[in-house]
Amino acid sequence: MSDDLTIVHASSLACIFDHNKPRAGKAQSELDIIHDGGIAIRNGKIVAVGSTDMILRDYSDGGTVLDASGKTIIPGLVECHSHPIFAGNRHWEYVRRLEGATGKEIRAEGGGIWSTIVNTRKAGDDELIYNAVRAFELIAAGGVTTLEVKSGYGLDRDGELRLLRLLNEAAKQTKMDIVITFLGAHIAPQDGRSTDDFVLSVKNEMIPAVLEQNIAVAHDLSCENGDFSAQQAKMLIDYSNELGFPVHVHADASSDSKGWRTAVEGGVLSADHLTYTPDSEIVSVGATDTVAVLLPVAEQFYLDERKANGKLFIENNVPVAVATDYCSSFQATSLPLTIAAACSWFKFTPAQAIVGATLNAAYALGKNHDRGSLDIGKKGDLTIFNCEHPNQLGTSIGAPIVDAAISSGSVIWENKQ
Ligand SMILES: N=CN[C@@H](CCC(=O)O)C(=O)O
Repeated sequence: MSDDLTIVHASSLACIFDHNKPRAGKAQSELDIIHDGGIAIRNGKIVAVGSTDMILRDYSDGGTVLDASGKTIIPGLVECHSHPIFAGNRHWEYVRRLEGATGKEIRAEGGGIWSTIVNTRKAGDDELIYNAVRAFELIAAGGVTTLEVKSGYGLDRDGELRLLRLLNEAAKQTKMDIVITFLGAHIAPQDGRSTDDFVLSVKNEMIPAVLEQNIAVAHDLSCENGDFSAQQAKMLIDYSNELGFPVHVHADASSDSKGWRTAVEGGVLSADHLTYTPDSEIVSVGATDTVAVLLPVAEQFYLDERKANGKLFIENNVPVAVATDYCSSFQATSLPLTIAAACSWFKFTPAQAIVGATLNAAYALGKNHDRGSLDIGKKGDLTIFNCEHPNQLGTSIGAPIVDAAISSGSVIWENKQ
């Protein structure tokens, strides 16, 4: 397969040019669309973007030439929040929640994240790798070119190191770029260990081992009432910052836990969920480069009483990303569907949601230097859709409109229908 590729006659080429900052405020609504656009990729990198006439004039030398008439091209989709390595299935919990059961009642009935941890510990390596690779295949079918994956269902030193090792193995079985995150302080242990002892073990045992083995590129933790307090989260963030280990925070997912403020004050890459972050906190924390990663499908699935105030984050010049949150509770694999859901759920424009699944998601992963936009010099990562305008990503709800995903100029997934 060639990594020299020339594409012409794209009905819409949404470039989302990078300006060395994640897109926030009004800028999140701009896609820098070129109609009848073309793009040239040489040696896996973007060398030219512009009108079809210009591309045909200057780049008709060699490589594959693709006619994208009737299609929309955007930067390769970046899925920035997923938990794909676990065993067991908790579909019955959804039924119980629909019947009105609370999280506490479901945990008393043997469910909740702890039950996934128990099942994951019991599962063999092959089963866990198989489950992760199967998730990768389904997520790739949504046109994703970069996928972030978290550990987090081990909840002790050996369990977490094992899941990270297996994620590294699984990553060899997909053409997507896999970005591996160590999720240590995921939930409070339910086996008698105190959260203080557990946080110390994340700090003193797990982080040093993860770094020594070089098996993850970032560190994630939960700042959530009932799991880890803002003080405990701050201690882990500060320690990671000292070591130069980039941080993500699961914040305010089920209650106002001061997670958004703690994440922003810690200067982390992203704070994720933010369902219960109060409006007053969004306004008083104000503009930041920490990306707010919102999970519209998760909020719908959890039947939350609230939703993240996505528009208020944008109005306050916070860069917003959107992601599926594929996890043990529910297996949302489609980032295009998540884009459409972000429009109806948060009242985002398609442009705001698309920036959230490309450039801002790349910033959320600290990967903006080489992906997330169609700037010259970045990787030739593109997602091509069978529709003429990017607005149709908001209206083609659940439709299989992904035509192809291209990574460094090579097709890594295509719709064979
Ligand atoms: N604390 C949050 N945890 C994850 C996974 C949830 C699950 O496995 O049920 C999340 O939704 O981001």
